[in-house]
Amino acid sequence: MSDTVERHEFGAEVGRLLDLVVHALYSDREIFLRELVANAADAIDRRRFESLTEAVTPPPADAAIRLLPDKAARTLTLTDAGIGMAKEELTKNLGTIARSGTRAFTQSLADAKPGERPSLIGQFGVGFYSAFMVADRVEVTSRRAGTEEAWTWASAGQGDFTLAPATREEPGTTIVLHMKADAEEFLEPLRLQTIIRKWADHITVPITIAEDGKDTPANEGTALWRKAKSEVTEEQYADFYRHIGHFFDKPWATLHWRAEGTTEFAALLFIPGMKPFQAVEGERESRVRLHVRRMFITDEAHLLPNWLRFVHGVVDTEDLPLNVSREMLQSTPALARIRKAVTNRMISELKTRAKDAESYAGFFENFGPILKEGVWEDSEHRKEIAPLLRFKSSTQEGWTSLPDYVARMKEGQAAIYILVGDDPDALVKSSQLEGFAARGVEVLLLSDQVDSFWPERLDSFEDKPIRSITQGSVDLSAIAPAVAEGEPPADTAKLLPLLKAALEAEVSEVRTTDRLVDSAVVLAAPEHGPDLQMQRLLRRAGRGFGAGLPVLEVNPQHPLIRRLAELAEAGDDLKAPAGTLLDLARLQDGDTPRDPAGFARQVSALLAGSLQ
Ligand SMILES: Nc1ncnc2c1ncn2[C@@H]1O[C@H](COP(=O)(O)OP(=O)(O)OP(=O)(O)O)[C@@H](O)[C@H]1O
Repeated sequence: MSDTVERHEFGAEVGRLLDLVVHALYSDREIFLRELVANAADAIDRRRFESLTEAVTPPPADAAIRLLPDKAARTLTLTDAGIGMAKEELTKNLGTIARSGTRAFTQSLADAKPGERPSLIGQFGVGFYSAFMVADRVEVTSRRAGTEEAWTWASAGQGDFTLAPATREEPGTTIVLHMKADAEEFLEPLRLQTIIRKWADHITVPITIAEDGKDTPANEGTALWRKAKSEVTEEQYADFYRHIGHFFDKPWATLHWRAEGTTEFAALLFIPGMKPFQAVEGERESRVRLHVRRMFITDEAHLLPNWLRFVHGVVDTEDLPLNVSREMLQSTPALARIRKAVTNRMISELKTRAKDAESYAGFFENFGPILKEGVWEDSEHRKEIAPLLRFKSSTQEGWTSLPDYVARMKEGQAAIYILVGDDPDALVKSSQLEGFAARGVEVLLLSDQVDSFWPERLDSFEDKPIRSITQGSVDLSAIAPAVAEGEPPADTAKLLPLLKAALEAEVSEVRTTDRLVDSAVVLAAPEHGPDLQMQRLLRRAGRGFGAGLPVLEVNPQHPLIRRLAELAEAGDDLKAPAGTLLDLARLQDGDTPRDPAGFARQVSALLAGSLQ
């Protein structure tokens, strides 16, 4: 080996990953071609885009991805005139794992059904390594556009790779796969053709296969979204969807239309039928691709608001120049019009689809929490999103909506009531609901992270205020309970000030409530400021101070409160029971007692007494 050759170890992660990819996906080996071709097409797109603003020459007008199978040498060579990679990029892109760790990949692979596995490769950005499913040695010679140097990266996919200086006439990348003995099928032009047709037909860069010294086109290369709807089959739509979003199911919704008039564009958008894997959910921004006259420009044009980021697809317009710059992407009125049109179209599609309750429920389970973010952050569309939300409810099976809730509201019911918490199962059983249940008043049960935020922004729906039932005092007196109230309530005139005095540092107020039936006590947040769940979130974030002390509400019908009221009348010291009451109220909401060990001792002693 000459002394200009550098040897590098793969990161430990890459080593293991290679092993995984090669073995777990053996039955889908042909996807290596999809991955390499997709990378080449991306590289050509990137070079075109960079040439607009950087000192980079654009790709040649006839830029193609060339496949050259050579049976005698048992090699398959892929060449592109794309952006290329500099030395450090070769090391970084092909020697480490950028987007996510092996652990996340392994886990998802283990969880995935066999049919889902191939798409994982793409989702985790490890597509390049799939080359080692078919090759026992891979050489990548690349020259970064805008530079003169070329380097060859080479590896047998086993622990290390080498980097050596090379020459390349033009910018771009050449990948030579030294095929494994059992992978010779991928040197057959016909086989390659079939794979391209299956996986890469919609790639708009021409793909050619060299045979007998002549390049034959392998992909149709027409932009699907530019065709008339009647010319596209459902299968073609689904293939394209799987390609752009790395999905493996069918889209839940396919929207394909042309806008004409002041704004001209073609759009092909999909709402996925599945949630992306956890590890790739982090993206906050819409990645809908912007094309100008078929040419891919960028997937960072924010064509849809963040709360519609689950939508994938392409918008292709005539209204922008091909050399659109990044600054223009921010400010051009044409793009603002497109955004508006596309967003409105998505909203009306969701409205229509919401009429099919069962199908919409599936969608909402996947993307409901993202939709809710729109109520929080998008004042322009807040009011339109609200009726598209679905909720669990204290009185209804399955999902319900705000309009349906309002239609069911009781005579005299002042507000839309919500209860927010972490655990949907615990919410159903919450003691906070008792008084509402007794009066047949419905409460919406919310358990997504965002549920602590958006209701405040929406404030009301159809003029009915939205109220968290853990905040302030809830007045249910205008609604008669379903069962008669029985005995008159205990006289708490002496009890309340005693409890307040005993809990001075821990509660802001002690008062009676009509929201309880079976429980003796409950906590509420003060009238103004965050509700109980919000306080919990703030505490977890280490920002619990200033939220205000909670209010302890007691049920004057409960035997325990009756007894305490009698003791208060008799002048007993209620310090200890007051503390226990507060702990009980905390426990009911899933919080821990202030002194869990002390509380447990106290309850044990009580139990021992009552079991004698
Ligand atoms: N032909 C190529 N030209 C230029 N850069 C390339 C080429 N092939 C790969 N790369 C670079 O190597 C990186 C890693 O490629 P890999 O296929 O493993 O993941 P990815 O392309 O990022 O993810 P995905 O497979 O989901 O598209 C790419 O992001 C790209 O920067």
